[in-house]
Amino acid sequence: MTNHELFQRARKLLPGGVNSPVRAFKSVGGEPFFTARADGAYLWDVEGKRYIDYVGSWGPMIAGHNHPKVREAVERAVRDGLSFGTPCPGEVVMAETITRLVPSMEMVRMVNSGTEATMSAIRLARGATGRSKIVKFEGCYHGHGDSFLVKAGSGALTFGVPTSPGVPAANADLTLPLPYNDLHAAELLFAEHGSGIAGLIIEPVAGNMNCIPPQEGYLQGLRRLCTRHGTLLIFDEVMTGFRVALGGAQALYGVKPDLSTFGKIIGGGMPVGAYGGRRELMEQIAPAGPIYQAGTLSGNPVAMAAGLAMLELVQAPGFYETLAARTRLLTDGLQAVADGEGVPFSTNRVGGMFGLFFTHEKVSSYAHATAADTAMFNRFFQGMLERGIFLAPSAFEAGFLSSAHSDDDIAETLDAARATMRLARAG
Ligand SMILES: Cc1ncc(COP(=O)(O)O)c(C=O)c1O
Ligand SMILES: N[C@H](C=O)CCC(=O)O
Repeated sequence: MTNHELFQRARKLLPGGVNSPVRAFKSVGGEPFFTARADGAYLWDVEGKRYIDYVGSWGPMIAGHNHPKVREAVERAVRDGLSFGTPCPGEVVMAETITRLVPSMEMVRMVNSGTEATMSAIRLARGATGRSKIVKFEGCYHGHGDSFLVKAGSGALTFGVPTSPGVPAANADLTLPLPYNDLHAAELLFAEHGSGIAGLIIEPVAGNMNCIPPQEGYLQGLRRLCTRHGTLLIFDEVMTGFRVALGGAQALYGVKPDLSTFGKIIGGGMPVGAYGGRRELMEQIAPAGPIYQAGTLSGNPVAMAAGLAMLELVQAPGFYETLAARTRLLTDGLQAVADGEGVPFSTNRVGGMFGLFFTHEKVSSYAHATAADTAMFNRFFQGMLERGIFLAPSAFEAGFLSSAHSDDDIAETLDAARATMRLARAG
């Protein structure tokens, strides 16, 4: 069966042929490939073509695909059963691990996806404060909950529907969007609405309008603002958690949120999310308190085993230093290739995540990111794909490295970029 044949079959039964929009290659053109297997830094499609993968299942695969330690942990767990519907030991170890590695997480609730984590976190923020409004940032994505599909990033931005039909106006009106990296705008908004804002949710490093780090002092400024107005600061670390540093972006930038959300890496490739934070807030979650949130498969034993094995791997000495150095090798190398070809290009990187932009500007805002040349990105994407390099199929998604990416993989990627960059510019 070829990629094309599978996509034809998929399109008959799955909307757009996929189960998550960003996979569909709709904005970059062409058809997605279907992965038959993955190992280390590589994917192989059903036709046997190998790709160096910079998507990493959209973040979780920080130690590379199919890592033997994760696979063995899953195999061991599966022998004892797939789901119990009772508490299991892995949930306790997971809570102990997360709270040890991320000190702001005094208590944790496990869920099944990043979307569930963020939806639950804002319910808690609303329940705990008795307020209704939430603040989010233009181009940030927090999953597909109604409150978040307002000026959202990721596929919503890629496909031109940042505010989705189907979100009731009454709901969208409670979401106040702000420009990312603009503290003054936040101060003005809080001056007007501060007493009604339950929570401010932010990707501490934006990764869903491509990768945009916070400017110096920005997250600290938001922390001060939230404290002053009695608003809960929520760091959505679904992408950045255990990605940009062992303790997440909050450790990297030294800012303590009231609540945080996690996903991706903590599931080791299984469907997992988590939210947590200050004890007196988390104790308001059912059954300890009145704010209801539940999940049939939450804390699933196989998912906990995968996540715990992954969290063990990232605690190896030097893990994040090596990952960051490799990411730098890649982005500096790509910049040199682009400069050599006279292509307008800039990059961002934090730890093991990076962004590529076809613009001369250093990208620090949504406006910069959306002003970059997406047609040039699309041509670059296609040229790289042809040469066996898989970048995220959108100009508005961050890229990810894993500890399995070798210097040789990066050299091969730069060779492909040398052959592609000029074609991308030529159009
Ligand atoms: C920052 C962020 N928050 C939340 C989500 C939602 O997670 P999920 O796709 O697991 O629902 C994502 C990714 O999709 C994300 O990148
Ligand atoms: N940008 C999204 C999450 O990080 C991509 C994953 C998805 O929505 O399928």
